[in-house]
Amino acid sequence: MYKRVLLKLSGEVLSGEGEKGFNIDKIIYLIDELKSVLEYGTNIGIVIGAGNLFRGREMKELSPTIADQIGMLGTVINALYLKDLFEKHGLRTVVVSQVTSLPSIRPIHYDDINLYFDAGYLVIFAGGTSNPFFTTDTAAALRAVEMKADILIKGTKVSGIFDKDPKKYEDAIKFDKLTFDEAIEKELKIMDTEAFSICRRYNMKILVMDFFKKGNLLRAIREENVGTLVVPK
Ligand SMILES: Nc1ncnc2c1ncn2[C@@H]1O[C@H](COP(=O)(O)OP(=O)(O)O)[C@@H](O)[C@H]1O
Ligand SMILES: O=c1ccn([C@@H]2O[C@H](COP(=O)(O)OP(=O)(O)O)[C@@H](O)[C@H]2O)c(=O)[nH]1
Repeated sequence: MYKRVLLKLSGEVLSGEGEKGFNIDKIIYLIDELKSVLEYGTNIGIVIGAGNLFRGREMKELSPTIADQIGMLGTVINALYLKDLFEKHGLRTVVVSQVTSLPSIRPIHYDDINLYFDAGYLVIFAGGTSNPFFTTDTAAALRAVEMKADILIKGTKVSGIFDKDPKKYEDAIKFDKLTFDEAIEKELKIMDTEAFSICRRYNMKILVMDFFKKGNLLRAIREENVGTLVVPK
């Protein structure tokens, strides 16, 4: 069973696939999934996306740097929204970020992150990498390495990594396991090359799995066969 996990969640986990904003039923679902693993004492850090609010690349009327800053602020909005609802449902949560100074957000300090985990807090990393031109997948890779996670789990709307986008091609074939070299060479667009390459450099395993299937998070953390695992060799 994994003891320390970085969970990357697409913004659409908060809204529902193809939807915008927040869907409270989806958030209650997320809370239940998290509770089922927290009772085993697993430390969980979350990197949240912002696809339910803003994606830089979708705001074509704006300059890319401004659009991406708005996207990063979207992750901060999501983090604060989650923190409040998590706490109302009994999950102690701290939001850390370097991109903005607000009374409910703390700066990222490695020593403090260990203290938060030791005290049983969930840690939400908001603000992506703090830089435009990146995505929250790359932020997840960085934070997973920084927090010395056992694994980076990407919870998304597809059941794993396929040889091509399964939302576009019905005959796409799922991989059970891949190496980082294969994932990068095959240009499988489930995650950015930057994210794969950081994980390859620091031997950070990645699991991509369907977050909308009930019980999958616990199965993943128990190291059961779910989704697609990306490993060094
Ligand atoms: N080779 C692939 N295997 C699995 N999913 C893929 C692949 N290529 C592209 N995708 C797409 O990646 C998306 C998942 O990435 P995610 O970051 O959660 O969503 P988004 O980038 O839409 O916010 C899925 O919608 C899926 O259609
Ligand atoms: O390090 C980062 C992370 C995110 N973003 C911006 O924030 C948006 C939301 O992140 P992402 O697309 O990764 O969210 P997801 O698709 O996972 O919900 C991106 O489109 C970018 O515009 C950015 O500029 N730098």
